[in-house]
Amino acid sequence: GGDFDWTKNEKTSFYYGTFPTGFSWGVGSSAYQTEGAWNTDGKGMSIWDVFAHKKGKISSNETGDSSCEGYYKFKDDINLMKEMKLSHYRFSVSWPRILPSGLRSEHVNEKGIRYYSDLIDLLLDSKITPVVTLYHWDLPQVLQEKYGGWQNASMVGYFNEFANLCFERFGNRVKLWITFNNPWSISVEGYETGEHAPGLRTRGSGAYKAAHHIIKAHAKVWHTYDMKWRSKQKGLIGISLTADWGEPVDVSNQRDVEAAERYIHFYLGWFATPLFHGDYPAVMKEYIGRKSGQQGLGASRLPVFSPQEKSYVRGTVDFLGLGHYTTRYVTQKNYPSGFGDSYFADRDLAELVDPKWPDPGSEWLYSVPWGFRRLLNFVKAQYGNPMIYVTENGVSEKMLCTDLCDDWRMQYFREYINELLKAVRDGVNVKGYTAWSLLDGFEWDEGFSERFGLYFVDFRNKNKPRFPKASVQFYKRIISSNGFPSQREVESWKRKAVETCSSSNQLLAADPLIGHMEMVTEIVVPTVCTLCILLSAVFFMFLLRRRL
Ligand SMILES: CCCCCCCCCCCCC/C=C/[C@@H](O)[C@@H](N)CO[C@@H]1O[C@H](CO)[C@@H](O)[C@H](O)[C@H]1O
Repeated sequence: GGDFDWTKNEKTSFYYGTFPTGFSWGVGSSAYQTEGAWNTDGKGMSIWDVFAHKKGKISSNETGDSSCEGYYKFKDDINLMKEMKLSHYRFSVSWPRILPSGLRSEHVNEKGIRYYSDLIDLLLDSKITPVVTLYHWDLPQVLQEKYGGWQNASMVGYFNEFANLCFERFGNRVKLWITFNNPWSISVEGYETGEHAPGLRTRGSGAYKAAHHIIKAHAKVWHTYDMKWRSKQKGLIGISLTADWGEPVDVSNQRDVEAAERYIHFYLGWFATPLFHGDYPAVMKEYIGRKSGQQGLGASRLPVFSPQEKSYVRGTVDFLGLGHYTTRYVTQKNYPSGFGDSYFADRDLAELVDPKWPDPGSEWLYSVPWGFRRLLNFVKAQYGNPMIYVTENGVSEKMLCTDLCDDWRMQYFREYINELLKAVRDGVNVKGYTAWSLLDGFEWDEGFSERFGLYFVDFRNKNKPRFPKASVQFYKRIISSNGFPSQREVESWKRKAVETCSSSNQLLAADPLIGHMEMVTEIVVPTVCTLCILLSAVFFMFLLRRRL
């Protein structure tokens, strides 16, 4: 690790080298985003089924009812993974698909169990390690209606029963388990802003309460596995935390430096600090406690762990799953107590972005590769260099035209994975990387308008055909080289990938399943693309005339 000093401001240099032997390369997906089959084979409703069916919640009122039809097409998808020579595949189990009412005591849906069992078997036959997320946001609706979902402490026990069933049925074959995906989003977007299911806006308290129960539920599942299954199954239990990096606007200004640290503690530390050290970050306790007092509350809005709970949650991470997409500049900003309760106001900071940062897709996602290395080193320093799997990293596109030549995604992967390589050289204990995502999918409140996939999915065609974007070829080369062997080689990758994508573009234009295609696809895709070209030409001429 002596080669690198991450505090040096070397934000642009590229490092040629490879990852340690045995480094794991994968792709990810989640049940609601890709499976479809929302009411098939005895599946119960999830909070996302219900939320997406309410008008006005999702862009263009889209739903995940059929999405990529992954439930029916998993064999095809595994073939795509085999072609990429992946070492692992991260997917999630839909809780209501196997427990329709959420409760094991009521009914176990054997058809749902069989689906995941077949998926796992085929992955193993294909030499791909399954990495299974137990909760990627699709809580059984019954549990939301009866108990208020993650607002209620009873969820800890119900989640444990569900996890225990998964260990019982799949644990002989699954060795890497992730309890929760991105609890920050579950808490903040589900219970603070209400942009995600269940769509609640219990500002300033609901998110903290949900997070508290999620942390306890994670710990309970870890203990269940440890006591009941570990000696037989020999697997590992982790959690996947997503976090941005926060960089001080002015590194010489102590208030900015502290604000940036607060940003990360309110994001990653909120969950990681209890699980590694047994309690919430001191800065969260201080800020939320002080503001609660100023608001005339008798107690902090941040729940408290009892001494027994502290020791119960501490040390319950066999590996840390880390999701990372982007970075923010952070500066100190006071929110007066009259501003009202809010997770965002509790932090006393403002987030800024550099307008020069590339921003190809989702509004919140700017490409800032150097932030990744800093975040990884932060984890190493704060939490005793735990074993890390990068469980999500990727970029979206928002385009009118269908373009499989995703130059910006290749650039994003090239630079982010290179920063990961530098972090590994810094001594950060990273065992694997998961590109997000295998397929374009249902992008939560954004519906299908943002595409994160390595494979393009034609959602207008009821057969949901998949088409490789150029980044498939590019990622394949990173995998087969286990990194970036030499400048000469890496420089040729993009060119070669682009050569293949223009033929895939033609394939897409003349969809091989054209017989089954809805007429609208045939008319709209070429028309929209032609229109794009025409409009760009008109705009270009307009600019030219103005200059002259
Ligand atoms: C007083 C000040 C008020 C400020 C209010 C600001 C409101 C901000 C709302 C927050 C929006 C944050 C959006 C970021 C989200 C990502 O961290 C999250 N999407 C990451 O989760 C994964 O994202 C993948 C791509 O979106 C997704 O496909 C995957 O399923 C997620 O696990």
